[in-house]
Amino acid sequence: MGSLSFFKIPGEFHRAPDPHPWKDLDHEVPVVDISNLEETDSRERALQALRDACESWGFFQLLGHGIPRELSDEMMEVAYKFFDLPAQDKLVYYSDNVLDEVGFATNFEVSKSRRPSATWQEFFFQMCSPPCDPSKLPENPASYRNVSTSYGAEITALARRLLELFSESLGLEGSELAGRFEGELMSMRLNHYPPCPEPQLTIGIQPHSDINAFTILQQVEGLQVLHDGAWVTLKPLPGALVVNIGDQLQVILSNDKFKSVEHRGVVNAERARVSIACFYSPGLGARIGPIPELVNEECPAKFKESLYGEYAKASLSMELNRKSALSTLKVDV
Ligand SMILES: O=C(O)CCC(=O)C(=O)O
Ligand SMILES: [Fe+2]
Repeated sequence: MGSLSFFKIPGEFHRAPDPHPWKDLDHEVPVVDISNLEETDSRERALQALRDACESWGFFQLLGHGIPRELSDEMMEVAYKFFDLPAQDKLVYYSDNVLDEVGFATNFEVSKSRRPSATWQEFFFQMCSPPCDPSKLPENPASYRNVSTSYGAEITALARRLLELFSESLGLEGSELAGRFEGELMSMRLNHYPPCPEPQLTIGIQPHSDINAFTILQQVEGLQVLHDGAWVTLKPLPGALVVNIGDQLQVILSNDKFKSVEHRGVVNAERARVSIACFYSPGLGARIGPIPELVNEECPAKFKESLYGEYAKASLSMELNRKSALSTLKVDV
């Protein structure tokens, strides 16, 4: 802990009390391996594992995803190097609108009263699909532009494969979803959580569900998932990516079968933590609502139709708080 333990963090960083206990040991987040989908048996097994994971946890660790390990490692490395730059070099990219092509921010939600307390975090974001203008990306570290552009393209290709598998795992045609993702968007957010002298008093990112369709995350330990009423710390497997269901897959694809689950990021006193979250969603003009094939008398539509852009703007203007945005689309019963 070193000299950090002498410092106290300012009161605005103190997080609100949380009713859920931590459970580090009892639960394992599911693992899904998609390395061998050509063989019928292993495809069936993978699809079943995928469906079970999406219905019960809303989170899984993905193996056999095909993203080269060196590229993932390089992406992490350029992210750490960027966050190591002096504040004035990062603030050149400052933006308070996460729908911008590129931006850097730290606690801007506090100033907009979107959060009850400040979070122990700064972040950089960029569009990967459609790709942002590379000249808007950091020049330092020198390989940032190339590495982040390649990583974004690989992750977008993986997202399209996953979309097919999600569709099949629900008994639909693999291509069923692609048509609903007109104008697809992939944005990448690098989260940086510096070491904190009083980690238990604050939070890196507040409990929330992701508003997009699904998220592909590379991270070191610190992510917690709400499962059976407790916060479960996800222990990353070597080479695995974490995938989580967002609000759009809960609503659009599955009429509430898949779960967009709350998660949060905790901080620690020893070392800086970085996570790389890639958010896949339909275009802002896409119509969202339960897929007709999954609506019937036994399972009536549980959500109203909307446009993704309307949903995104409404959610971003409310406090980042648990699943408050999704409840606005719930059909009253
Ligand atoms: O830092 C993490 O592991 C999670 C980040 C996250 O949930 C997000 O950016 O939406
Ligand atoms: Fe998230």
